[in-house]
Amino acid sequence: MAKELSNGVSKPPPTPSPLRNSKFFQSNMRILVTGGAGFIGSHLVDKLMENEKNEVIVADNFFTGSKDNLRKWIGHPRFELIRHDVTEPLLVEVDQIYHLACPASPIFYKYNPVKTIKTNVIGTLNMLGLAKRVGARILLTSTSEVYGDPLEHPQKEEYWGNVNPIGVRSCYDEGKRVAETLMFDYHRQHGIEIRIARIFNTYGPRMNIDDGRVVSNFIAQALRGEPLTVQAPGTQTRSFCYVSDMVDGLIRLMEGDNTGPINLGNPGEFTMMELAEAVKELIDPNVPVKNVENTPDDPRQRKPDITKAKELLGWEPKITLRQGLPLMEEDFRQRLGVPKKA
Ligand SMILES: NC(=O)c1ccc[n+]([C@@H]2O[C@H](COP(=O)([O-])OP(=O)(O)OC[C@H]3O[C@@H](n4cnc5c(N)ncnc54)[C@H](O)[C@@H]3O)[C@@H](O)[C@H]2O)c1
Ligand SMILES: O=C(O)[C@H]1O[C@H](OP(=O)(O)OP(=O)(O)OC[C@H]2O[C@@H](n3ccc(=O)[nH]c3=O)[C@H](O)[C@@H]2O)[C@H](O)[C@@H](O)[C@@H]1O
Repeated sequence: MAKELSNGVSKPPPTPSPLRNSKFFQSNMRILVTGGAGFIGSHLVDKLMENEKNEVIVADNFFTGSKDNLRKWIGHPRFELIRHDVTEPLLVEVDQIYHLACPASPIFYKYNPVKTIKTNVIGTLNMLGLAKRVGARILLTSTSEVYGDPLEHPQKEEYWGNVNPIGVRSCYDEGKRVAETLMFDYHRQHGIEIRIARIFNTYGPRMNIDDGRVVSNFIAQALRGEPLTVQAPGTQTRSFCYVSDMVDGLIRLMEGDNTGPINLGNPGEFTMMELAEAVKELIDPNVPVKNVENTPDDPRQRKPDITKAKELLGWEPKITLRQGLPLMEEDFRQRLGVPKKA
């Protein structure tokens, strides 16, 4: 309706932007992804952006992530990228928060352990404060590392873990345990809608070439013709989940009715020697394996019990390690400039 000004002249209503009727402005869900420039975060953003009703805001300090991972969305009307460190407060009006910001590879999270703790504790507090202020639902990407060097196998969500509180990994695993505690305290005390995913080792295209995690290390080493560095004893196990399965699980958890914590991972379990053999077989059977020293507190075994994810989210991974490794090989070949021999 026209508004009457003090001089008696009627002012016409503001002309709506010509973009107002564009499909881009019919968004009904504004979503913040912290750590969205990283490996899992950027795949999650790709999936969220497929839905034309979503507007996505990424907040990232680019410690381990990069703008390159999001280059196809930069400039898109439903996408915004903010250089922001989650240890500082952030105010944005959003409906959902996927809180991923945290270095995930042991070499990066141990590089500045105090900063890792601050990211997990102060960063999560800040995001919970934001969720409380704007009434958003918040999902935390916790980790299987909350089980430490587990004495129960496979790991169920009810297991409280076996974690060294003063070790070199504690900034990460204890940091995530406090982050989980904060999530539940905000939920109980302030009624915040929370979701907690306990992610088990996830791999796929777009991992940093020099990320330091085992799958990316072995693939890059095999393509460069360098020995695969198996850390002692080599019999330790991990269960590897392909990134598209992980993203599917995270979205189901966010959209569903369960707070969690819920394990998300692929129960297929491999020793590091078996993984090295699988990579050799795929890329170069002649590449040698080199046994190297391990780092302190490395968990000896890890395998998710995903009964809850199956029952509550109707989720289970679809891509086996043998199917996922070649997809990652292809991406690493492109980025390293090593074409496949005919
Ligand atoms: N990939 C896995 O196997 C795995 C397993 C368990 C849990 N997780 C969790 O999933 C999340 C994503 O892991 P990823 O593998 O994609 O790692 P990643 O290192 O590729 O991504 C982390 C992102 O967070 C950003 N970041 C770090 N500190 C920040 C800060 N203080 N403020 C703002 N941004 C910050 C980084 O720049 C990066 O973009 C992490 O929370 C990690 O703990 C991952
Ligand atoms: O899934 C999880 O919860 C956690 O898993 C990983 O931690 P980690 O299992 O230690 O991952 P890697 O660094 O990839 O190591 C896996 C195993 O491979 C071994 N390794 C690693 C690198 C290498 O070159 N060679 C090698 O044998 C390590 O000793 C370890 O036993 C991730 O880095 C964490 O972010 C994540 O939270």
